[in-house]
Amino acid sequence: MSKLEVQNISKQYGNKLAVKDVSFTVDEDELFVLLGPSDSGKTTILRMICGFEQPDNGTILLNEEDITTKESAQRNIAVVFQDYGINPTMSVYDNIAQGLRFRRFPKEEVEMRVQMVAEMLGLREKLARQTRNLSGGELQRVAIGRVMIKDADLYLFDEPISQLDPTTRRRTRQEILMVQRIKKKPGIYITQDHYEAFSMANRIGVISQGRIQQVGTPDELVQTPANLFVARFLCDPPLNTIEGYIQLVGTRYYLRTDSLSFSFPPQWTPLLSRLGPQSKIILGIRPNIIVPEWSINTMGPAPRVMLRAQVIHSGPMMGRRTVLLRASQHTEFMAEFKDNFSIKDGQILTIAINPDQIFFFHPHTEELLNPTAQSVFSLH
Ligand SMILES: Nc1ncnc2c1ncn2[C@@H]1O[C@H](COP(=O)(O)OP(=O)(O)OP(=O)(O)O)[C@@H](O)[C@H]1O
Repeated sequence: MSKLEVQNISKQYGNKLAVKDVSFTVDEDELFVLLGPSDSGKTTILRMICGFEQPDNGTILLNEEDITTKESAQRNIAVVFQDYGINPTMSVYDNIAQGLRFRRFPKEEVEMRVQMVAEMLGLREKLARQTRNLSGGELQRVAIGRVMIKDADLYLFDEPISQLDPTTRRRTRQEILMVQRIKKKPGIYITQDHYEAFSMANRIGVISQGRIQQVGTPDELVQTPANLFVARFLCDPPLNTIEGYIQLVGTRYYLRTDSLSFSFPPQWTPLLSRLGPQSKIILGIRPNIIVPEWSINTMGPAPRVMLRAQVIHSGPMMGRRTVLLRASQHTEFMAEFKDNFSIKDGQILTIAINPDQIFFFHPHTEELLNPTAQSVFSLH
């Protein structure tokens, strides 16, 4: 069974710690997405896996073999890089065939495989063309063809579709998933775009400043982000973050902000007493958990806090509506309503928020504090 195991790898360039103590595994048949902003260390990790860079520390195992110091040519890994790595002086056919010729495959087999890959990628008519005459989308498919033709132990894709238009992106994503299904080998896909990550990944590793922040399925990351960075990075429209204070009244803990106030259920008591009364806490409120007055009945028996807010601005967004609301002099919320009710700037609305769905983060470490992901408030 094919498996990639990356164990505690780090890489420093001068003063810059590009990758810090990164570990993850990718199973056979799994597409693992490394998701993070620019400069977070994604490409450096991939370059260490392919052998173009040596990690300062740590180990890389492929199929249980330690490949950390192995020459890149000795690693059976197929890669699509950001700049495609296509030779512009060669034809589409020769570019796709190159990897097999390099490994001295018989001519007939090369011919058969190139034809098969070209058929799958819709490149049959283009095989004789010089690659310098191709569009961005076609070049991309040639790059995928070059990877697809190989029988590698691992497939790597470094932001392969960032330059393409939305339609070609969708198509190319499907082609990459097809490679993955056919090859049944571990794959790593790098992107900065969380929509892309969610549409492709079995699991995602979110990375920032060279460190893996969290590894999980798309659902796990959205439902239980490990920290404020992950919650923010995956939220669009942006996550509302507001500061609150914990207050102890008798034996009961309360949350107070300048617009919200509610009591914590007993499950929170041990954690809140460790933080201490009067401590700060950061609330993360996703725009889509804010419920407008005309939909509050859809919340059923769920717990809720209600407040009044003024519409500052609203605008349609792909069948939904984003609304900027002012709940107090210092607190504005971005809300996202499903229903396309007419809303006027300046209008006063009642809104409801289910506190079960609010994220609470530590004021210094910014780690998620919620004791369990769901339903602590509803037990209250
Ligand atoms: N060979 C190098 N020499 C010096 N610094 C480097 C080198 N390679 C990468 N870096 C630095 O390491 C950091 C991480 O770079 P890396 O390319 O891995 O990030 P990335 O997440 O892939 O970014 P992007 O999404 O923009 O491609 C950056 O600050 C980069 O400047």
